Formats: sequence, structure tokens, C-alpha cells
Amino acid sequence: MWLAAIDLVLSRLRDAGCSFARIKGISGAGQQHGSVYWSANGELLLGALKEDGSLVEGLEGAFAWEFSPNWQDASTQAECDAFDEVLGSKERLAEVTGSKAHHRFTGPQIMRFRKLRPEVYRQTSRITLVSSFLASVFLGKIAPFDISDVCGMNLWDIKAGAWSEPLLTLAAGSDGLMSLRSKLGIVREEGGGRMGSISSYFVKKYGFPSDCGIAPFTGDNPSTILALPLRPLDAIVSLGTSTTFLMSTPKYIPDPAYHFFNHPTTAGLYMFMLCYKNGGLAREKVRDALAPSTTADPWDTFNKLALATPPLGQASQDDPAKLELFFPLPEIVPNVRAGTYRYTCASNSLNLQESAEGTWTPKDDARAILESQILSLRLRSHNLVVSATPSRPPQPRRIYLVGGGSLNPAIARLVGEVLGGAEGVYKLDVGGNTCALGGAYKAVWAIEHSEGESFETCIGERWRESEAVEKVDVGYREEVWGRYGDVLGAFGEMEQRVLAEQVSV
Ligand SMILES: Nc1ncnc2c1ncn2[C@@H]1O[C@H](COP(=O)(O)OP(=O)(O)O)[C@@H](O)[C@H]1O
Ligand SMILES: O=C(CO)[C@@H](O)[C@H](O)COP(=O)(O)O
Repeated sequence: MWLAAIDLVLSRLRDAGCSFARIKGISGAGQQHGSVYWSANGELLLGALKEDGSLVEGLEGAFAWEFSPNWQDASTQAECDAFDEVLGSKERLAEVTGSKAHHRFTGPQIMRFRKLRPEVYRQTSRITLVSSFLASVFLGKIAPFDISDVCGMNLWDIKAGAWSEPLLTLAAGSDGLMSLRSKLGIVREEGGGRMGSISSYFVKKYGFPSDCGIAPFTGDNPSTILALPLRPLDAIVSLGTSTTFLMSTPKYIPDPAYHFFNHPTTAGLYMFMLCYKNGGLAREKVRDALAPSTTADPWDTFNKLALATPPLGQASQDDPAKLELFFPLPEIVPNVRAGTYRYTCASNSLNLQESAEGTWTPKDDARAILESQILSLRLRSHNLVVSATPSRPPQPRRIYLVGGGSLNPAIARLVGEVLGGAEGVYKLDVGGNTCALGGAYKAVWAIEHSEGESFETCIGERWRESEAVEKVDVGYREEVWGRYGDVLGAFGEMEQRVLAEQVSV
């Protein structure tokens, strides 16, 4: 499917008159953590592609396994337990690899793949991520891992800049460390530069110049932070199927609650990330439980209710504050089973209590789900932010919204009220796909930058902010932001109680 998609998108671009001959470099983005299993013939077939056939035809037999486990897979709890234990604790695993073990991370996925299909694993000659798979197709040979995307595997020792031997040994089991090492190959330290020229398949079939450079491709989230010249303290909230919160930071403060990756372009910088499975689809479920909208906008009723309901559902501050976790899918942070959990507490976080059945209506959920999703971002990111200006308490400087949900004015307002934004909340108005744009900017920087020129400087010089961003909310409002801060303690405690109940069941 992915191979067919590459030919399809290129043929559509050709039909639309795109002048491939002017393209000097290509980079790109692939969904993080997914793994692709190549056969012994894979690289040979990549190098022998003929322009009169398709990629699907030319790469018949190139894969040891025709599926790619993707980021929504949650079948690896046993493997994650082993990963969390092998270095001593999940805290230690987070310190070494930037994350505790997660179901979707490629190390636990490879371990399970080997256990489920030992023969296929043995016949696998190379394993790539989705990003390096895509780069390999354009390069005509297997591409190395990208220095940022490799951090989504639970296998890479970030500080040492090397594969972690105990973690590789765990994933490889009795098949042995050396065999997994050779399946994985190397990691390219530099996020920029050229890995080589484009494969002749694309030159002959689509008319790319033969010296068109292939830069390292990265993950969808690392690529998203490259969709603009992001400054320290600026945050991106991606409101797609998943919700992700991204910041670029020089501080490496790993913790099992979130992720650190190497920055995709700049050595010494890191990318901080939170990732939730229950993003857009969970909001849609709440929307669909309400009376249908009377306008063409399906979000109209949801938005009106979200804005008409007072913060935390409190008509007065003496009323109990309503807190909710709405997880139609098992969640990543916190790692809890699917379910809806409803509590109340006093305005100062005391007296947290589970709500009795039937005391909430679907109307309460419209504001509560947004508050819940954004409070979780605030709870987990507050250690990373400092005061951008003396008049503002620690919070992100600008918050940029991207993805489908960024079109929604009620969500923008709630992001400002709950999370703040010392300079406001902005919509990144760059067309439908922010991570693809980041991939394109990465190619520009990779191929064009002068010696030592940072991504932010190189792209900043070409960036016309007024054309690319729109302010959609003022951001920080002292009173309401303070009220949300007062219930953060109860919000964290609610998560702990839900987690504890699951352990005891
Ligand atoms: N006006 C809107 N308000 C709220 N959510 C929206 C709106 N328009 C689209 N969405 C949501 O955006 C999500 C898709 O966003 P997108 O960035 O395309 O996701 P992905 O790239 O992860 O597939 C859907 O879950 C949809 O509900
Ligand atoms: O797993 C993660 C990040 O760790 C997700 O952010 C996926 O990378 C999302 O992919 P899409 O559903 O947005 O394509």
C-alpha cells in the first residue's frame, strides 16, 4: 500500500504539472515507531528497479513480512515489562533512551515480532523504521536510521550516541545481539546533508535530476517541529487523530511520563513530546452524543456548549469542580484501560471524589473533555517551561495549533484558558499537512545550509510569518489560568487513583 502510494502521489504531481527537474533535494516524514522487515533480496531489488514497472512490481519479494506494526498497536505489555526491568527501572530506561517502555516503540515491537514469528524474523535481513523505509525507496538502497526517529525505539542510548547492548540483547533473545545489530544497521548522526542521489527509477520515470539529493527522513512528530522556525519555549499542539505536544529544548530531563528525542536537525538540542491516543476521535465521540448541529458545521453544538459551560463546570467557585478522563481507547499517558472516569473536587484540589453514576450529562462532557485533554498537557509540561516575560508565570511563550482540530475556535480558546501562552495561541496555517511541510523544509536546510547554519536561521530567513500563522486566542488569562492551576493536583491524583484501581482489579 505504501509503495503504491508513492507512485500514486508522484504520478498525480506529474499530472498536475510539477516540474520534478527543478527539485534539488528530498526529505520526508514517516509515522513514528512502525517497522518494516526486508528480505535478503530487498536491497538488491531496490537497486534494480525498472522505470517501466511500478514500485509494487519491482519490489515483489523485497520484504520478509508484508505488514508493518504501527503506533496504535498495544499488544506488547509483556515486552514492555521486560524493557522497563532490564536496566533496573522504567526511570533508568527513560534516562537512557528518552522514554520508558511503550507498546508502540519499535524495540518491544521487534521483540514480540521475533517471538511470534521466529522464522520470519530469522529470514529478515534488515529492519527499517517507516521513515528510513521511505528514504530507502528514494535512495535505491537501505537508508540508515535518522538520529531523531531512532529515539522512538527504546533501543538507542541517547547520551552515549550508540545502540544500547542490554536492550538489543533483550529484543534479540536467543537469536543474539549480533544478528539484531546487523538487521538494524547504522544510525546517521547528522540530521542534514545528503545520504546519496535519488534512485534512477525516479529519474527515468518522473524526471527528477540525477543529482537530486536524498536527505535523512524523520518521524512525523520531529518533522512537525520543523514546519516553522520554532523558538525555545514555543510549543506545538498537534490536534490530529492523536494529540501530541511538542517543544524543542536544550534541557534533557527524561521522565517515564513523557518522551525525549534527539532534535531532528540540531545536535545538543532535544525534542520533548507527549502523545495521546485519545485525541480527535474521542472528541468526535462526545460531539456525536450531543444533539446534531443545526448548521453545516458538525462542531457547532459541541462548541457552543463548550464555551457556554463555566470553567470546570462550576457556576460558582463553591460548587465542586468537575474533572474527567475520557478514553474510548486505552491511553498512553496515563497508561490506563479504555473507560470514562468522572470525579469532582473543591476549587483548591481537596476532597477529590468519584462522581456517582448519572450525575453528568453529555452536555457537561463538551467542555470537560477539552479541559481534561489540555490539563494533561499542562500537568506534564510545567517542569519544562519558565517565565517568558517577568509578568507571566512559567508557561509556553507561543502555542501553535496544527492538525484537524486547529480549525476549531472553541478548542483554541480552551487551550489559551487552560495552558496559557504568554504571547498567545496561534494556528499554523500552512495547508493540510504540517509534518509534510516540515519534511520539505528539512530538505531545504539539509541541502542548502551553509557550514554551521542552524535550521532555524536557514528557514527563518525564508519564513514569512504573516502568511503562515494566525493568532486565534490571546492565550494567558490570569484568573482562569490560575483556577486551572489550582486543580492540577487533583487532576494528577485522579489519574493515580484510576491507575491504582486497575492494578488492584
Ligand atoms: N472543525 C474541527 N473541530 C474539531 N476537530 C476537527 C475539526 N475538523 C477536523 N477535526 C478533527 O481532526 C482530526 C483529523 O486531523 P488530522 O490532522 O487530519 O489527523 P491525522 O493526520 O492524525 O490523521 C479528526 O479526528 C477530526 O475530528
Ligand atoms: O506514536 C506517535 C508518536 O509517538 C504518534 O504521534 C504517531 O506518530 C501518529 O501518527 P498519525 O496517526 O498522526 O499518522
